[in-house]
Amino acid sequence: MTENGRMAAVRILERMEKEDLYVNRAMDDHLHVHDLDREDRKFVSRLVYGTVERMLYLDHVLDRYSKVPSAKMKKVVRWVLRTGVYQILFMDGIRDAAVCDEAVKIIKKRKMGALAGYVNAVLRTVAREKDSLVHPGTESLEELSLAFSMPLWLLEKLQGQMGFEPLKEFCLQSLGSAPLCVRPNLPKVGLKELEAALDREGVAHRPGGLLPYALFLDKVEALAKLESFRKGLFQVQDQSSQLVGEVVRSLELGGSPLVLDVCAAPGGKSTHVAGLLGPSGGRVVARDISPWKLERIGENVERLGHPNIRMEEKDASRAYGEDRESADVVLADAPCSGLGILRRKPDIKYRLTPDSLESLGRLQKEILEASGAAVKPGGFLVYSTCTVNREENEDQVMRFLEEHKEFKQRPIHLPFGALDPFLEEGFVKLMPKEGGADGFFIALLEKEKGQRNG
Ligand SMILES: C[S@@+](CC[C@H](N)C(=O)[O-])C[C@H]1O[C@@H](n2cnc3c(N)ncnc32)[C@H](O)[C@@H]1O
Repeated sequence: MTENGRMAAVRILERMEKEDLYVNRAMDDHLHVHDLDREDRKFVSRLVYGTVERMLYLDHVLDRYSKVPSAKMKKVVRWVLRTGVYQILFMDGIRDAAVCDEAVKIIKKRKMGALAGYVNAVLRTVAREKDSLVHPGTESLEELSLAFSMPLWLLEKLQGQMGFEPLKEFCLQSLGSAPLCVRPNLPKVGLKELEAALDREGVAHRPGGLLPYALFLDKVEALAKLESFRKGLFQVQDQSSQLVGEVVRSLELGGSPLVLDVCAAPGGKSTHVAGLLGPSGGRVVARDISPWKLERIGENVERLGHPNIRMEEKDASRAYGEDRESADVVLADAPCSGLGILRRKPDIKYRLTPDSLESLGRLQKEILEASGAAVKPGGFLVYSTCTVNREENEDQVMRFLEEHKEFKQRPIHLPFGALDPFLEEGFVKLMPKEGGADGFFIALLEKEKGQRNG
């Protein structure tokens, strides 16, 4: 592998840390500006995501073999060493000597030649000792923390909610890459036509497994270059998130319903629901608090072509007078800790803190309050998150029901047998699955007819 790829990985990780960017954002920005060839792109992506995913363990190894503790290292040196150790311990088909040589070259290029001997010595020791490196076990929370690079406080919290064995499975399934999942843009195109279009473009695809029309695409390099994408034949959306659209469909809303999606960007669920309703079957109002994220909805709506979606920049935690009891369905796809999508955003686990979880909880509560007020009597509130944290899911919903007697939980029934194992206590609850869907939660609440809220 070329030095270019390794240098690129170090630059992306440095920028992520310096500018406090999500790893996927730092990665996308870099690839937008630097034209890496296909092989380099694959290598850089694996190295960047893998290094972040395993960061706590990599630092543990560094602390064992370096005289300078990882916490005290210069940032760039730490990224060079972390990426080096990741390649030595977790990537096949790369010669350890090449890893050490290339790391030294990067250090020299970054005008830190005085540290070249030190970097070389640490990496060569790791390479020499790697077979005798004791891999952490998975029998205690401390071991899980090292084995899966998960902060201990988070594991303690989750163990209290789900128990040790399910937690271990969750950690295991949260590693690696998540498949690229898409759905046909109904009613513009059906599954068969989409499959035929992908075949013509040479894009390998296979069934997603949970929903009859969800497809996994394999080895797509540049999505935006595909004609089928540009023509709006499909939308990228994980199957777990597609289930929200199916929950809305299961309500069999008659007439011309209004669906209010209060946290809508980039528009995955709004566009799905708009397609399921059809152009003359109802309207979707897609809102978000972030103007630049609203632009993402706009791009998707334009590409997919949904005349029945209107966009609005609004705060979902505020109850607007004009919204009161106006919507047949309110979708509250709340901002959350994202623990169900660690494979896509592995840095989430290091960003979360007990305080940030608490403030997310407050925001979710406010969003539920305002969303509930906007539901018509006899209408529905769909609350969803992409996390597995009970406090943001069941606990939020149960507290809302306790405080709002005009709402009742309505058990979710979907016509797809593959989903039965994920329906628990009437909720949809998915854990992330290797080669499969993201972790996700959906609750469906119904407002009594003729009751007025608050
Ligand atoms: C989980 S994402 C929504 C994903 C979207 N429903 C989809 O399927 O594509 C949560 C969204 O909530 C937005 N958000 C955060 N706080 C908000 C608030 N107070 N009001 C409205 N939107 C908010 C974020 O900008 C983000 O786009």
